[in-house]
Amino acid sequence: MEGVLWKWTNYLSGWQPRWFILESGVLSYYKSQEDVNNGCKGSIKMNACDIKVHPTDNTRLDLIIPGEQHYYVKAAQPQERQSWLIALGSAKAKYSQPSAQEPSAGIVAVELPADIMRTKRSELRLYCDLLMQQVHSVKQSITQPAKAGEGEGEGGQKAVPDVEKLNDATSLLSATCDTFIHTLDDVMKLVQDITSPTDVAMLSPKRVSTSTSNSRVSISRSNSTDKPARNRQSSGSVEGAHQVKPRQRSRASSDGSHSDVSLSEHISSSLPSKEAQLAGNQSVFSRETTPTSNSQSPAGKEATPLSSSQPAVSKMGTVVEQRISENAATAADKPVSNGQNVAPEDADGADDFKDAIDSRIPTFFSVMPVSFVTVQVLEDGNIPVQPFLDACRELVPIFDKLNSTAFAPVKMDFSGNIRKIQQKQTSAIAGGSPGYPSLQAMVLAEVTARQNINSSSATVALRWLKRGLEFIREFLREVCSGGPDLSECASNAYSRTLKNYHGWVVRGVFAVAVKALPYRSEFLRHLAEGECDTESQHYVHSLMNDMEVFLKHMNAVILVIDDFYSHHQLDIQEQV
Ligand SMILES: CCCCCCCCCCCCC/C=C/[C@@H](O)[C@H](CO[C@@H]1O[C@H](CO)[C@@H](O)[C@H](O)[C@H]1O)NC(=O)CCCCCCCCCCCCCCCCC
Repeated sequence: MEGVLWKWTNYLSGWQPRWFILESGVLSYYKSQEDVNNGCKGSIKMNACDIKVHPTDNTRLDLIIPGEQHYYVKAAQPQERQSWLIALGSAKAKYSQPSAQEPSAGIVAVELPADIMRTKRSELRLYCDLLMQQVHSVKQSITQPAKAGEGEGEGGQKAVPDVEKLNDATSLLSATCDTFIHTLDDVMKLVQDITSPTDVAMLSPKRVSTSTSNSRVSISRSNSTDKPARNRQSSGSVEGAHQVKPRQRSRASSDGSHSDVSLSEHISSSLPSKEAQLAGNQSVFSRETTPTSNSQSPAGKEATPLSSSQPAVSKMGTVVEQRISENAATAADKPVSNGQNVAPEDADGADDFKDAIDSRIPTFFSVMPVSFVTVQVLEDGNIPVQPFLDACRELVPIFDKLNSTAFAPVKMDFSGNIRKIQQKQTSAIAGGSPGYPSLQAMVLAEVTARQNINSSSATVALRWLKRGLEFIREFLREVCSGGPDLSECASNAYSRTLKNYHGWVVRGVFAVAVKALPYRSEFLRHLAEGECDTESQHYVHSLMNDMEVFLKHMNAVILVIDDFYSHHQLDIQEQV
């Protein structure tokens, strides 16, 4: 995990922003993110320090190395502090076990129950402090009126609690309870082991399993899937609604040459018949290019017009073509209530949103200036860096539309990975090269230079960005299929994607985010662009159609990256 925290320096400079990176149980901090390559200003081994939450400041946490140094840091939001606490707590737990140490030659570290108990106890102490503070926040949000000065109303009515603050405080409380219960589960298992020891259990290094038991303590929410709308739209007719003309979507490639095709159209239309593909076993990967002084720049590299493209004959192409045609079939067969079918697969992605420009209602998807529809495949079948990053960046405003600080760590992580890849490309260009022609070239350049493993690498950033995009794809598929409860849509999507890479500690962050999700109707309302009746069938079907088109093109891009990572065995099944 990484991000900005304010560190207490001294009484002269006070709190100063620093860039923190938690990696392999060591928390390092730098003057700024740009300064990372100039070396850290300090570092703390998590297994050597205690973590304390500040009794009254819910953004602050203290890292105390007993008998030595105290580090005081603050996050921008309580939710961010929560994410750091969870990440630091799990790193401390993970790297405090002897088995996590590098075993010296031939000697396997054996964890003694006392070691584990000590670690579990410090974790429980941390979560207790956190719980006390969060209960305090809940109490404050109830007793302190929503607006300053709004004490007793006329006639002595009760002050109105701050619902927003209450929601945030309770969602944090529920996640901390979850984490607390998990830790208790671990302690119970340890006690069981100790009271009914078996030779293997006593000696096995991995004695305490991080249980994924469902014994959860959570603050239940009303069962209805529709909260009272916070700001109900007028139920006026669509005709009366003010139609916002969506911005024309840029069709020219970055060098202003003629408009290109989107990835999904290119692959599905340019691949030869199945027989030809089976005959040709040349992989697109064999023609990788890495940035050299004379390699073409992305700007100067003409995307291949559909007609003259060499078919990207590969297993990957077949797989992608197969999946896209399945998508297209599903989408095309699905009649849209206003009698229009989904626009058929066309020569480029523009017509996919054709209706959005003519009669459709503008939505978050149809007004995107760039999106995965405009990610144009290069002649080697790879994905150009900048269009991909621009398309990912277009998703970031959705976090603000979800309107809760519970998504702060998610947004920070998602944006951070975009930034890492962007920084790699910008540095390459600043170094005099035209930049990496594709994501694949950037990753392979790191593999060649053996720089693809550390957490600041583009390889790792793109791996996690892909996983985030996979989550979004699955979530949107759930929404498109009409899932009435967004929490369930998100949980189903999470189970199929990110959950496989998360330990139960990071799953706590997910638990917080899911509880902060709006209701379906509110979420769909957030995806409207301009004034319209977001409860009308016309709007919902316009939105679903745009969402399906967006999904088709996004999926095509994800498949190419996924196949590339699989082909090069770069999709490490780690857990954070
Ligand atoms: C529908 C909304 C539900 C919100 C929940 C989304 C899922 C959140 C899951 C919890 C993530 C917690 C925060 C981050 C965790 C990180 O620890 C983890 C690993 O980070 C990586 O660590 C590497 C070092 O080991 C480092 O090098 C790398 O840079 C770093 O990334 N990160 C992840 O697990 C990735 C999380 C990505 C989450 C993206 C999900 C985006 C959710 C979008 C919200 C709604 C979208 C719907 C509408 C879209 C319309 C276009």
